[in-house]
Amino acid sequence: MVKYKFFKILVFLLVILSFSQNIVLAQSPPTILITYHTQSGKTQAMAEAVAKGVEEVQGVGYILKPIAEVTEEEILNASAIILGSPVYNANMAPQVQEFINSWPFDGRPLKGKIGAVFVTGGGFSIGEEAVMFSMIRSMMIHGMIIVGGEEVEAAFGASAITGEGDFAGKEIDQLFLKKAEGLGRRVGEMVLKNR
Ligand SMILES: Cc1cc2nc3c(=O)[nH]c(=O)nc-3n(C[C@H](O)[C@H](O)[C@H](O)COP(=O)(O)O)c2cc1C
Repeated sequence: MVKYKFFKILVFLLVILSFSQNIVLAQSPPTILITYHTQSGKTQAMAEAVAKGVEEVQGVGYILKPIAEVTEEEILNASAIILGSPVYNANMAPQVQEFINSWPFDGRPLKGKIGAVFVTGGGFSIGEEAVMFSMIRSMMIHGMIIVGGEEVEAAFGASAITGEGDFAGKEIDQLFLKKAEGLGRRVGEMVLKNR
């Protein structure tokens, strides 16, 4: 009799436990890691616009932070990584390269995650596209699925010019922020499709 009661309590506890786990699972949306390096704030402004785009997609969460603060757990738990860099002498910032080099590779745990990029460069066609492809290439080494922006003007990701002509000495132009928002929105949508 005592054994039977104990068994009933055990079953009851197991049911409660599985219910609460399901609730936790159902409540945790896929997370997009939006991360960047910045020296003078331009790439951060683009990252914030990317986050704005992600916010428009229901059922997706995000983490927005500089690469220096990202943990390995955040990389592994993310469904997508949207990575931003300024252009330095037609290359990504060395801090971004170091960050990518720190990603876990054994067993290719990043395989199948979505990857996307954004950059800011001082001038037109003096490195921004080369840097986007450099980051995309590294993501592909990890087996990530690359997603570009919404419009053809952001086909490889979102880029902003910050130092040439009318764009010099100002906040980032809306034209570029819109591309970043579109990138965030598209990655959000793709994360839900890729579930
Ligand atoms: C050392 C250095 C090298 C740079 N080289 C380039 C370059 O090759 N091409 C370019 O378009 N911009 C270049 N820039 C400009 C930056 O990419 C641009 O100002 C960028 O928006 C800075 O981003 P941040 O404000 O996020 O630091 C360079 C800037 C620095 C400091």
